[in-house]
Amino acid sequence: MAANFSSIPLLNFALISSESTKPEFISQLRHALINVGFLYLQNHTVDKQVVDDLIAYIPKLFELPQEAKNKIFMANSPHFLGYSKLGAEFTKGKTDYREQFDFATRHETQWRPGAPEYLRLWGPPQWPDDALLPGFRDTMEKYLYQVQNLSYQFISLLAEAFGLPADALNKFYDTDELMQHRGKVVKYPANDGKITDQGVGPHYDAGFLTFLLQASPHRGLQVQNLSGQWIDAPPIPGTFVVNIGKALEFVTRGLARATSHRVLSPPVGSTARYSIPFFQNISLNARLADEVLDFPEETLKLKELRGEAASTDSVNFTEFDREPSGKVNLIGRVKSHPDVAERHYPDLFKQYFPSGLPTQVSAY
Ligand SMILES: O=C(O)CCC(=O)C(=O)O
Ligand SMILES: [Fe+2]
Repeated sequence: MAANFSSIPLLNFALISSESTKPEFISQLRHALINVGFLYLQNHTVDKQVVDDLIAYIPKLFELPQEAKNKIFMANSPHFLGYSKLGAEFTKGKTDYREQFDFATRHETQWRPGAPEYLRLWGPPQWPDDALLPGFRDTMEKYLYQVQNLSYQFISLLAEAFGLPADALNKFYDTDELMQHRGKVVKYPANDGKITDQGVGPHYDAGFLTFLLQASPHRGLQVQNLSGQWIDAPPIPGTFVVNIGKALEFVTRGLARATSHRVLSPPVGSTARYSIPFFQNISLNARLADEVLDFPEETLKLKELRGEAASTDSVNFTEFDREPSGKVNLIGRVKSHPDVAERHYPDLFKQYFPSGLPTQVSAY
């Protein structure tokens, strides 16, 4: 295996601000995209104050009275946004032991009767009552828009790293008001010694890029390398963990690696682990199979040098070869949140769960 990895590369975003150091960043980025699929990003552009403010809100968000959480249950929302109680989600047939709130940037649903159902995937988030958590929504939105901007800047660097024009990937995004990006706040309680230690099971992310903020000092995130071993990705203060999703892997014909990852619950007796992943979406209508990117020969050679990854423990998002991105994402959400699907997407629910609401399902 020519290019296996045993740790996650750390990239210094400050290198891009000078023409003399930018090529070094691009070259490290190329290595991370092709050989690892994960990287740490330090000296990024998101305000430290906004990050610190957001982190300070997290315990208070989870300490909200249960009735305030129930008011914004994800099952209320055709957009799969809102609160999911502990154990509501499944990956690879096992319950994920985490509690979470899915939020997103502002968006008005584009779906109208007769239009493809997957356009309903995006729409207004559900926020907790501002009187109960003053300023939280404002801070979370500030955070989401700052990470969104960073993620767009990153996309053009990524194009450069592949030897493409900086705007080569812009065609996968609509104008801002037609896009929506999702960020969720996640709590992984400690293993109680009786239940699973699966915080979240092995999976790929769906889109182009994920920007993960590890919001407490706990270990637990692991990444599967080319030979199938699980490598720790411990929190590094001041960084994001950036990883490639299945859509970018597909559209780059496997040059950029979507890397399987999972989270183990904190050990018995520990406090809870917190994280905030930001999922950068691409246009719901983009049909990736129709898009051909013209990579230079020298970039393609790097993929050959890498070789193929061993088969991984993740199987999700295999439909990019035929379906528009929105449909692929909707199928993923239906499998992970059958209770939401049963209420808002009855036909798809019947297709994926012909015998009704499962107690255990195979998701992702
Ligand atoms: O919480 C984490 O560290 C990772 C979460 C994750 O991979 C996901 O939700 O897709
Ligand atoms: Fe993930």
